Amino acid sequence: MVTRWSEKGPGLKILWIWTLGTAGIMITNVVRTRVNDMQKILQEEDEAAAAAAPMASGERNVSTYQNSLNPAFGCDIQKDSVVLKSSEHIGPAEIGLLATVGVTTVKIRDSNRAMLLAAAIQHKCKVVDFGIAKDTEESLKEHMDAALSSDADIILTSGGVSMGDRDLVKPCLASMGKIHFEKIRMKPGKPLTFAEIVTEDSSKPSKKVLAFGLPGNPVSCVVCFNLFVVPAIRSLSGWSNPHLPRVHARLLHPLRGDPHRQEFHRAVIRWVPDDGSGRPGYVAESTGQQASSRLLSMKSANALLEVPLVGQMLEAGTSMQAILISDMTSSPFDKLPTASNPLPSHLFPSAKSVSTDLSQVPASQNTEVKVAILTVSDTVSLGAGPDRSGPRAISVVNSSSEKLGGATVVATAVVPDDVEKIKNILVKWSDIDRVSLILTLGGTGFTPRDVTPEATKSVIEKEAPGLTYVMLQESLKVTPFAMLSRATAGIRGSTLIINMPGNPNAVAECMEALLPALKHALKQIKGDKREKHPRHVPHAEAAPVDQWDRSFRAASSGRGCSCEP
Ligand SMILES: Nc1nc2c(c(=O)[nH]1)N[C@H]1C(S)=C(S)[C@@H](COP(=O)(O)OP(=O)(O)OC[C@H]3O[C@@H](n4cnc5c(N)ncnc54)[C@H](O)[C@@H]3O)O[C@H]1N2
Ligand code: MOO
Repeated sequence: MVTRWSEKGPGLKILWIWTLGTAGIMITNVVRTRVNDMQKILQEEDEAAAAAAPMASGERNVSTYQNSLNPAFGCDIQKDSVVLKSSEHIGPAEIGLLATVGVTTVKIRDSNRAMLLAAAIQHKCKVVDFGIAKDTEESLKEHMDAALSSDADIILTSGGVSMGDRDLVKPCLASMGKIHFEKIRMKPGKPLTFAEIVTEDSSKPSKKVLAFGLPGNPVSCVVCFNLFVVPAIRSLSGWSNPHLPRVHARLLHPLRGDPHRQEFHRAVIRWVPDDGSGRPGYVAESTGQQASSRLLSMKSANALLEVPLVGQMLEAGTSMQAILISDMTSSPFDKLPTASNPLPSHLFPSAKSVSTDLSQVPASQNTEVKVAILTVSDTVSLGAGPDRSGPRAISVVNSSSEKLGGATVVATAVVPDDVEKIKNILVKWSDIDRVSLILTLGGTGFTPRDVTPEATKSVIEKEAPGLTYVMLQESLKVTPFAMLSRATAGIRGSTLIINMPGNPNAVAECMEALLPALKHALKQIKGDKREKHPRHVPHAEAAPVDQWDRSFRAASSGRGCSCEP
């Protein structure tokens, strides 16, 4: 028996016992036990299904399943051929195959132990590992008693809760305490058992211990740990809301719903600028084959999709609840799509511009220079004040349309001073809607909430400091406070993004400064190599007339101050 203490800070103490047999296991027993289990489960499900609806042709039934357990092995195995490689998954068919070629014992890897230890430690528990119990009443009782006397708050067991004749955890828990539930209509994790045991040690005050009989199938085990044990740990630790957070996510592909049991489908969800509805949101992708023994389905999964109870295909784009089982720090925007590696367009078939005020947007979107205007303001987004800057920007663009090369405002939106929300819409407008010019209004100052330049800098690929320089130069003529704007400008893909101060007058003042070069700038971004400045004078023909040049020559000739003419 191994006993190990976690050194991680104070926390709940979790005891864990591994109960499903010993490391070396007789294949014949495993087969018999598993077959019995499966037949019972399948029979129950089919009876339930038959009661609910007549069975459609082609659906699984008990007799066809039994037949499949008696295949005619042998005719296709050549001498010396490899029937299984060491890394291959062993299911009932593989066990049958091994038995056919005379292999009756294999080493079963104990993946659940490491997994549960890591998971409990991650949730700040002190963990005592009670090792492996045999599939006997005595061994199980001995381990349980040891666990109970060690002052634990929660006892976790893994395995031995199915319906095989050697699955003894349920009777053991029943003999020691009160079982609250011993089967759940969920997939995976059906055999999960939960009991409360009150300790009866005369030397100590009695105490209530929560005991979870987790399924032995690795995926079921870890799914049940997340859904049931984590909230219990949090609740005992005093969290006011111990539940795992849920978000809505849209499927990126079709998925079949189970008609009888609530499926918790392992998936990777991530935040995208357009989830298919034209708005930013989470999209979900299955981790693949969901067999409860296939730990690979858990690998990299950050969410469990609560698949609706329907016995039919759910279309791509269906929205459902996703329970977050790991933090999302690596998903939403760490790997922002870039212009050279944009989000796949097939995932966003109905990408539409988010527009809050289309009344002023001209009907024709077929324009040479598409402009989008983003008002960044907590006040306006909360509805606590009217947006005066956005409409001003629309009229400025419309009145300068020709000078901008035929500009039309195709989208407008209002977001609060929130980096993620600003980034989302900038990425969507650049990568999906491919607008030529985005003007952001507001959030460029010095207050803690002003983050527009930070959001912009994180999405642009090239900076355009000249534009902010001339905007500042021009704005300083209007107000000395212009120096308080930290506005930035830059290029993402073929989109030019320019921050402007929030003051409703600022957009006109700044546009005034930019107009002489903006049309030209937008053409250059589109990639016309010949599109140099029309009055560009090649350097070789230009007279060296600038101040810096004169100063440099004066300085190098060693005559007095370089600033003197
Ligand atoms: N060309 C100009 N440049 C600058 C001006 C200016 O008036 N003209 N103002 C300077 C000032 S002052 C500051 S401070 C900085 C930075 O400004 P921000 O980008 O941080 O602007 P905000 O704080 O978001 O807004 C400033 C002010 O404007 C009103 N406002 C903002 N948004 C809206 C809106 N959508 N509708 C109505 N009114 C809005 C609000 O009263 C804010 O207090 O920029 C200098 N540069
Ligand atoms: O905060 Mo400015 O300095 O809007 O007046």
